[in-house]
Amino acid sequence: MEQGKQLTCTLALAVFTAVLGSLQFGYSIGVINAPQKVIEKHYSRSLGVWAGRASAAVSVNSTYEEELSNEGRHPTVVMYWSLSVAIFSIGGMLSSFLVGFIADLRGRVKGMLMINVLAVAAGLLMALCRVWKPHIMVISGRAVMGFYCGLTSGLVPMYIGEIAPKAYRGALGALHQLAIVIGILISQIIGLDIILGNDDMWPLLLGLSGAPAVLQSFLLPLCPESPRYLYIVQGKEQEARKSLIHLKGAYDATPDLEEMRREKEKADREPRISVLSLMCSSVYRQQLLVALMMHISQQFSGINAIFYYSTNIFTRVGVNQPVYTTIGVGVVNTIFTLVSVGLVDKAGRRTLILVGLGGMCCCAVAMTVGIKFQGDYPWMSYVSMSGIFLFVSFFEIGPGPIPWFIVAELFSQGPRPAAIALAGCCNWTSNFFIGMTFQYIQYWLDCYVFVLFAVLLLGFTVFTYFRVPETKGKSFEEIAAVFHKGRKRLAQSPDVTTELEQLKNSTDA
Ligand SMILES: OC[C@H]1O[C@](O)(CO)[C@@H](O)[C@@H]1O
Repeated sequence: MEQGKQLTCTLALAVFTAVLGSLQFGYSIGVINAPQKVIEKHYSRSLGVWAGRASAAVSVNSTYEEELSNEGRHPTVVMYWSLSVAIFSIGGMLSSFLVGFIADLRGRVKGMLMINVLAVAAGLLMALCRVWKPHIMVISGRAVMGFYCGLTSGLVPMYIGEIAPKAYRGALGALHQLAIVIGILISQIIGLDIILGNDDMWPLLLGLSGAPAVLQSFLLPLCPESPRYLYIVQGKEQEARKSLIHLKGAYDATPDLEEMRREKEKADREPRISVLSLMCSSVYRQQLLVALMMHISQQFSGINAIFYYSTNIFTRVGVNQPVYTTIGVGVVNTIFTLVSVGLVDKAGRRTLILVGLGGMCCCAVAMTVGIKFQGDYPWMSYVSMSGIFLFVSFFEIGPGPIPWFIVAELFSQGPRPAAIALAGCCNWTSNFFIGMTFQYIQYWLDCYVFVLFAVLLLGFTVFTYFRVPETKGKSFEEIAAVFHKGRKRLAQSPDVTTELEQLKNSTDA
């Protein structure tokens, strides 16, 4: 293997350590699914409202409240439950704006280290939830954990993107998603009632979300700082060289440093751009549109409708042991993310996203047909089940992992932190929206709920086909040039020149 392109132990350690943050993100997404009934029961007790008591048969024209009552769920408990699920995303929405600030404050490594305080605090709040009102403790813990995950979901891809050799940038970048899905799977397994998802142990189950932060805090001091941060942001060339050699083994770092020097020159000419100026700028409009659409399509594909509410969905589809089927989804999810890690630097980002979104669209249609006709033809429940499994597989082929690292690829050093912050916020906002509304949408649209996602997915596929360029194997400079081509003509116009000047004068985010 060419010198400087090999995967060294230090690089492996750095990536492994970073993605421990992503593991917590995934764990926190999945942990809330399986023990829903157990936790709701404790909420009911603490709130002093009924639970687990089914009312008499409910008519076809029953109201939403009557349906809940039939399931033994009090509307107040449902409200607190929905909030416990969704507050996580509110935390993420708020903190994702701070990613650029934390990343540049003391560097990527120290940034990841500092924020671990949040993960540990969140874990403790949830583990000790019996001490006070469980619903308040859990909601607070989930909010803090969401805040932590909003930061980690920006810092981890940024750090990995900056330390990865160009040839493996996609595969290493996709490890962020791989760790997320492994986190989801672990939480699904230990969330089984025979392990921790029961009356006695559920606080520990929730509290464990903070555990990887402890391990990560021991390992981070062994990880080299990002050479790009050292050179481009701090201007420390010698330290950047040391970090490169540490990460890539003994090799001639001059070409890498030369590339960074050019990037630094460019970054110095276009000082860091604030979130606000990036939003208002026509100079970066195309890149920003692509970056945001990738994150919107990841969330509005409906993936979290499955992950947050799969137990519920499987019950509707007629599965007897929905919790085990949910674990099956977690396994398939992990396998296909691994497939994506293997493919992304060969097949390319664009192709995998197109295949993924298109495939998900077809699966959403299949799921709808299956759910609609399962009463008439029992075998239709197999159609819905296969639809769900394939839906998740297509998601992990492209729309799951790629948006996280492609944003760092689409922008040069100047606007990169602001772009990552905006894209992250967009992801979290969409995630919140789905988490908060899916139960209600499902109630209103009933068996047609996935038609909504099919239509959206079709739109996202068309958008990707026309607007998303391939970034595989290109340097950050070459990628920026793809977008610049279309702008060259515009750049000569006086309006754009003035805007570039204004951007230079804008303050940091
Ligand atoms: O694997 C599915 C999970 O992946 C994410 O989209 C993050 O990339 C989560 O929002 C989702 O729950």
